[in-house]
Amino acid sequence: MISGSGISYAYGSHNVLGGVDLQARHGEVLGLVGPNGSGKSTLLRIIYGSLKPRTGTVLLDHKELHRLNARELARTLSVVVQEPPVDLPLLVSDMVLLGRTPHRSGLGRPSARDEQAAAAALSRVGMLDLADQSFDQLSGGERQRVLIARALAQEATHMLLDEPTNHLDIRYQHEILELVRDLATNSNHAIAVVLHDLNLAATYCDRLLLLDHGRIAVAGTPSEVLVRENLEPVYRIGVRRIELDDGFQLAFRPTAASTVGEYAPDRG
Ligand SMILES: Nc1ncnc2c1ncn2[C@@H]1O[C@H](COP(=O)(O)OP(=O)(O)OP(=O)(O)O)[C@@H](O)[C@H]1O
Repeated sequence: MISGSGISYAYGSHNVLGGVDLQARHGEVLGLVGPNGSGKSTLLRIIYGSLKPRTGTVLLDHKELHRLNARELARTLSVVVQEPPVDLPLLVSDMVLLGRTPHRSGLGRPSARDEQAAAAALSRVGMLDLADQSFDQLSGGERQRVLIARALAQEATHMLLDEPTNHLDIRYQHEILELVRDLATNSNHAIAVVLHDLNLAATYCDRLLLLDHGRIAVAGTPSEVLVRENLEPVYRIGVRRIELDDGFQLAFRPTAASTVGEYAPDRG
């Protein structure tokens, strides 16, 4: 389980998180949603230990994050975040093999097991054919899929993803989130994912935290959180929810702040 309680953070004097609690249980995908600057990425950085919270604690399966050494942490938690370009001329296969580092004993050749895990991960994201290509010559979406493959090769039981569908075409947005869903449902992973697309969040997450100015505005199931009354004050945009046989979809209409609330189904 990924668990955070009372997490606060400030960049200098700029408070960006104030007392946030979260839990992603095994078998569950927790979605973090909210407007630009609401603190989603900062919260993820705290959960994977890249930032130290001002207050609060993070637990992974009841162990305090800061008590895990680097290898234990890497075996427990994989992270997919937007990364600056790498300067090293790495092949795609080498990039994915980096995910095996916490399972390897030294700098020697990767084992057959490592190679197998890396190839299986590349295959799962549809990138096996490009294994011998240079990573820095890939498109944005291809890189994203390779970084997800690297996280899969890590074989950790907990996963954090920051906007994993960024750069992906519509097919891969769904394929990658299907894969994330499958890791939770069938491999019992505990997963937290930042998503901007609320319709994807509705489709693939079990529970959502809607962040607003560093605080949780609403928490609950997608059906509970993604309602007009919650979304319009936070995003300042007209929202219409369309019920479908197997769920719902949201439609949005930019609107003057004064008219937010008027985009109701009965009013068009
Ligand atoms: N390194 C930093 N130094 C100073 N302020 C920062 C830094 N990183 C983020 N911030 C500020 O902290 C606030 C929260 O940023 P954060 O990136 O966590 O938001 P977010 O919800 O992930 O946003 P987005 O949806 O735009 O990615 C913003 O006001 C941002 O300007």
